[in-house]
Amino acid sequence: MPIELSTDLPQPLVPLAWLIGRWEGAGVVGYPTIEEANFGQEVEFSHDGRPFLSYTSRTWLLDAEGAKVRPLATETGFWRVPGQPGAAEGGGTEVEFLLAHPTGFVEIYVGTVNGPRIDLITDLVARTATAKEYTSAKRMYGLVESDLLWVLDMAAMGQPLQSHASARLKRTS
Ligand code: HEM
Repeated sequence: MPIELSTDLPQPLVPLAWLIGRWEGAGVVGYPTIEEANFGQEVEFSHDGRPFLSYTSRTWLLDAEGAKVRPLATETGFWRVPGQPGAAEGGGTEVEFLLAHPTGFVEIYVGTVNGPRIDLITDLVARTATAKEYTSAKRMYGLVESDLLWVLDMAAMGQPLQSHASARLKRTS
């Protein structure tokens, strides 16, 4: 008998269902220590029937005409729902987001999904001996007019927590 693989959405993931799929769009990156730039981004959230989402993001520097110049930040990780959907304060759902970066960081975010909005803060950041000084971050993801908007504030290079990147993405599947 072949093993039947279920790809039904596990019940704990229902509050995150709106993320699932592929997204593509553009954003802006900046920080007091770097030059502002425009980037393109492709993001995928997927699941295989188990109660977590897999996540990947790739970005590219864009020139003034919007053409890809070279790869920028890429990150990959997993979204988990540790508790009962709707059990967090205000009827939200607790989420955990584990993330790895080729720039020498791994991080764990904790936060809440409330309808079309997710708020996250870093609970833990670790970095390799050669990575830049990055200590904490805050992220927000939101579904706005069917687009995925996200913003990232970070504390790094001796600077207080402040905006580093944001983007607006359209669903491609
Ligand atoms: C879409 C997301 C992101 C984009 C497009 C992006 C892009 C950039 C660019 C272009 C720079 C300046 C040049 C360079 O060092 O490569 C930079 C610097 C930096 N980024 Fe990001 N980044 C993103 C996300 C992140 C995340 C998630 C973190 C932390 C985990 C991070 C941490 C840093 C740090 C620490 C610097 C160094 C700043 C400095 O050297 O003064 N970035 N980023």
